[in-house]
Amino acid sequence: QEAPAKPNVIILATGGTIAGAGASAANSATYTAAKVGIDQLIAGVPELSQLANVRGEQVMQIASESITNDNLLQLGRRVAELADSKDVDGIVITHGTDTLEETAYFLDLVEKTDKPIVVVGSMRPGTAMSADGMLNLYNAVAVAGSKEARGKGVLVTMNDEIQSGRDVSKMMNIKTEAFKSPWGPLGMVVEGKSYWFRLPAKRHTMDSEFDIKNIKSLPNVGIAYSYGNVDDTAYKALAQSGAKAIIHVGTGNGSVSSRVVPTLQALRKDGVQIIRSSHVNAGGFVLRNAEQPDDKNDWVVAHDLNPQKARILAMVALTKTQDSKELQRIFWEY
Ligand SMILES: NC(=O)C[C@H](N)C(=O)O
Repeated sequence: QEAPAKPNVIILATGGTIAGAGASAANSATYTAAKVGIDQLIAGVPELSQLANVRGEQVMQIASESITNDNLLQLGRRVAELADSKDVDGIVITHGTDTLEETAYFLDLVEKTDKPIVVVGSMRPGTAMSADGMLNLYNAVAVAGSKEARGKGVLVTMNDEIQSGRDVSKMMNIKTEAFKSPWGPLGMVVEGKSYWFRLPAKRHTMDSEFDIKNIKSLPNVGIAYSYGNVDDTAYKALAQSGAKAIIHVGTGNGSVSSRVVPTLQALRKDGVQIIRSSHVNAGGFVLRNAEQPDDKNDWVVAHDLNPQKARILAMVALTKTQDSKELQRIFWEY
């Protein structure tokens, strides 16, 4: 009897700590990210070949705090090309963890495919004791090569969990248990086998109205953070630098200080979209017309999206509409 054909999985490497190297095995937090090439990473996990026919491609080599909108578009276009190929069954993207949640959500919104796309990183460089990258990568390839992962949106495999790229966020920066979703993981990977427990409820990939093939550039969207004694300096500076939308990182329910309200009302009148999100760490939940009269001010709420994810959705949405009501519909649906 012939063994079943192995899936073809492409690993697109972008850098990050999973490709990092430190001076000694004791350096789990002090190291340089984005040092090791994809061929060396693959060679370091020979067990990958038991899961899939694996091929690597170095798309960029950066620490993810330095990723730009152009990098996102470049990666998104390459993912779309590969997803269209009949020789590709699944795609893994190795990525720094700092902005991994942004890239995963971006791809979830703009890739028109039901093939598995799995974004993965690590909290420790490969040179450290108890490095987590090898197992995270093994799990990512296992999920990307599995039929059950199809149609579930862009996924993230960190710390044995399968998370929705839409929901997941880096909540802790020193533990390997760094990535959490306010709504829980979708499943687990154990010894190369995935176990699923729930499905994403929001629109993504095949069901999304956005397509990377129609996006030529991304607009300037800025983020301004609120705190006690805040004033409007950051908001005005962002508008002056040409921001088409400002993500307001409010306290609690995306609240806005009385010292900032008049500026945000004036900026909206000048055409800048104002999107209220929350800086509550473990999951903000901003409701319309609660704390602030959004209908009257013509503002938008980000609902459960954290500020950095709200920036991604706003950029993608603004490539299609400038209408605040449409923008709000999009923020409810994605
Ligand atoms: N753990 C990591 O990957 C952090 C690194 N600064 C990065 O995002 O590239």
